[in-house]
Amino acid sequence: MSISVIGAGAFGTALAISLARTGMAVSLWARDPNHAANMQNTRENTARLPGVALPDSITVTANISEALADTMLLAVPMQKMRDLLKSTPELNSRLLVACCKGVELETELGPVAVIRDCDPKATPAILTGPSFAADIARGLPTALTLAIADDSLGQSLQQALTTPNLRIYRTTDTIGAELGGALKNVIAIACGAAMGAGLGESARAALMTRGYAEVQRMAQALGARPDTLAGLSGFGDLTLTCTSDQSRNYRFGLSLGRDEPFDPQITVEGAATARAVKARAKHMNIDMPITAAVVGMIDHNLKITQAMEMLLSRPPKEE
Ligand SMILES: NC(=O)C1=CN([C@@H]2O[C@H](COP(=O)(O)OP(=O)(O)OC[C@H]3O[C@@H](n4cnc5c(N)ncnc54)[C@H](OP(=O)(O)O)[C@@H]3O)[C@@H](O)[C@H]2O)C=CC1
Ligand SMILES: O=C(CO)COP(=O)(O)O
Repeated sequence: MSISVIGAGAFGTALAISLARTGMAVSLWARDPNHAANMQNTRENTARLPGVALPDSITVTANISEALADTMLLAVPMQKMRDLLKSTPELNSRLLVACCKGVELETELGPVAVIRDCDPKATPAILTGPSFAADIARGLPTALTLAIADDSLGQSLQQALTTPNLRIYRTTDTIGAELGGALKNVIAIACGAAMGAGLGESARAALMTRGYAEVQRMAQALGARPDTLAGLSGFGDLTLTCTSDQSRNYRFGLSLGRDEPFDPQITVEGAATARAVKARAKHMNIDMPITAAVVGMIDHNLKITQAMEMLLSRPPKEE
């Protein structure tokens, strides 16, 4: 099975490095020809993943026809996925593996549904779970979830993506996998804000746990399986992202809690996703107070201390 990676950001580059270390020839597509040429010549992604050498078996190109393969890993931010699919018809009718985490703002759809919407002939899948690009690129041990509806195709893809340091688990529950990965970013922003404002680790544990309850409510209402949410793509990634300042979502939260500016060029998937999920929860009449508080902090200048007061003053309920 030939595999190429579309999107030369931190995660796409890390996935290409991981696959290439097994000796596989991998094409890595960057939309910007200068960025592609620079990476191809210097053998490093200095902009997004500095300090890790690209193995010789990676070819970086801005020419999509040089990057076509049986399986295409789409590693662009969630809110850019539709642009990518619309502007790159060469990707049509292929096995497309979303490597992003989020919910599209305009449509309230996740990555698998966006692929289906843009390209009904594609076979969509998602690769998600707890992993920082830098860890994968350094060859540190990592485990991810691959979700795809067709389990026999899933088994081949699982084998193809597995490396000595990257263990891939498989599920057919694409809804659970994509929602776990999308929603944990929203909760990580809340946790970062609490820690940034000095509210303490007990407050963070409460936000993580009640945030996980929100993930379960929304995801199960949409058909996700509880065991998927308890796995790498849900609980696993929630734990990583809410506790590590390697996470951009968590760091964005820290800056909200500290009332400090945050570089708008940095990819923070949880911000747009919080807005999309809040809107979807409203349509579906699902209670998601932490998600609503995150939107309040991002869009309405609500302080985390005020958000906490609102959360704590809600009527008592059963856990
Ligand atoms: N970084 C990480 O540790 C991890 C990230 N992820 C997920 O991976 C996804 C991508 O994140 P990450 O790689 O970190 O993001 P980065 O910000 O590092 O890179 C984003 C990349 O997407 C490219 N891009 C943006 N818009 C388009 C477009 N319309 N067409 C083609 N390419 C485009 C950018 O190109 P350009 O440089 O030209 O702007 C850039 O190369 C996110 O959903 C994230 O949640 C998942 C696990 C780990
Ligand atoms: O998804 C990630 C870890 O699994 C990366 O998190 P950030 O996008 O918050 O950096």
